[in-house]
Amino acid sequence: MICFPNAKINLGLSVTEKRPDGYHNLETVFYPVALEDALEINTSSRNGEKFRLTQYGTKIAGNPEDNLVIKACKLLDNDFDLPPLDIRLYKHIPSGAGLGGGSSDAAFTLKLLNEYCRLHLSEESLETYAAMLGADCAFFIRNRPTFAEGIGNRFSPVSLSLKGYRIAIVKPDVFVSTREAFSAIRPHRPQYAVKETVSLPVREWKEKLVNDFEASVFPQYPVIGEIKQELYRSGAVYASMSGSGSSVFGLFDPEAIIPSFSFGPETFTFQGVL
Ligand SMILES: C[C@](O)(CO)[C@H](O)COP(=O)(O)OP(=O)(O)OC[C@H]1O[C@@H](n2ccc(N)nc2=O)[C@H](O)[C@@H]1O
Ligand SMILES: Nc1ncnc2c1ncn2[C@@H]1O[C@H](COP(=O)(O)OP(=O)(O)OP(=O)(O)O)[C@@H](O)[C@H]1O
Repeated sequence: MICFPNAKINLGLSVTEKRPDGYHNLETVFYPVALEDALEINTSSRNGEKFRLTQYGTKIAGNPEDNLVIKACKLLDNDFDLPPLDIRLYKHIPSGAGLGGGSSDAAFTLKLLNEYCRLHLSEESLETYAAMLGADCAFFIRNRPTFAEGIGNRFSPVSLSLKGYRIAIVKPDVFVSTREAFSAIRPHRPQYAVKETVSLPVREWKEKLVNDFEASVFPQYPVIGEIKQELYRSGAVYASMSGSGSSVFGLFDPEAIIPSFSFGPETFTFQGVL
């Protein structure tokens, strides 16, 4: 059985306070984007390790044992004793990009296992499991435009449709650690609340919808800020870094023609329609 875990972008991101547990409270809107990995599971008849993951496509830093796909399998295996599985993951979503690629793989693994192994878990229950794997994993269970607060895991729906808008995503060859990006921020209440700002027309977002990580990440990695400027020069109605970086997205009007960007051979680019 196969599925296609998609990426997300953050529309605005305010880091409002540091919590006693070291995490940060934030406010953001998650929006799904059709930039996808592919994830396949099959029952395995081989002996040895119960879950075998083979990775294709873009490299992921770290040990395969730490892959969130395996963590998701083990989490459900604790409660449901799953059969041995062969898993294939084709990575297309760059990691360390603020696009939630790892979180999406984790959430889609839970959804795929639920269906494949007929576990009959509700969406609420899948969200609870997903939240154990990462702060923003649970978003990918319902995978619809969502206002998130708390550590990024308390959700309410937003009535926002960007249907028809074109999107460009550019990620330079820079890896931003989410943990380090949080530690460089001075939390504060935003001047304009994210939830209210996204209800304004997109062309009014530029001055009001802010990603707090930009202020600390751009000085450290100037290329990310340059990409944002280039997206605006190319006609984006709104451009922003996503999550803690290093990717930047631009939203373009439905009839816009987006030029191809050349930020060097190691730069990842994606263009699609929302
Ligand atoms: C910044 C965002 O990309 C916005 O969408 C996400 O909140 C990040 O979520 P994520 O990648 O799932 O993050 P996790 O893997 O859970 O956390 C990585 C690290 O970031 C820090 N972290 C994360 C989320 C949060 N609300 N406060 C934090 O301080 C913690 O040090 C944590 O150890
Ligand atoms: N299936 C996976 N795909 C990508 N990264 C994974 C995966 N499993 C574990 N990881 C680890 O997660 C980290 C990055 O994950 P991810 O791609 O979700 O980050 P991100 O783009 O910064 O997203 P986010 O918006 O959630 O911060 C890397 O350190 C990587 O080793």
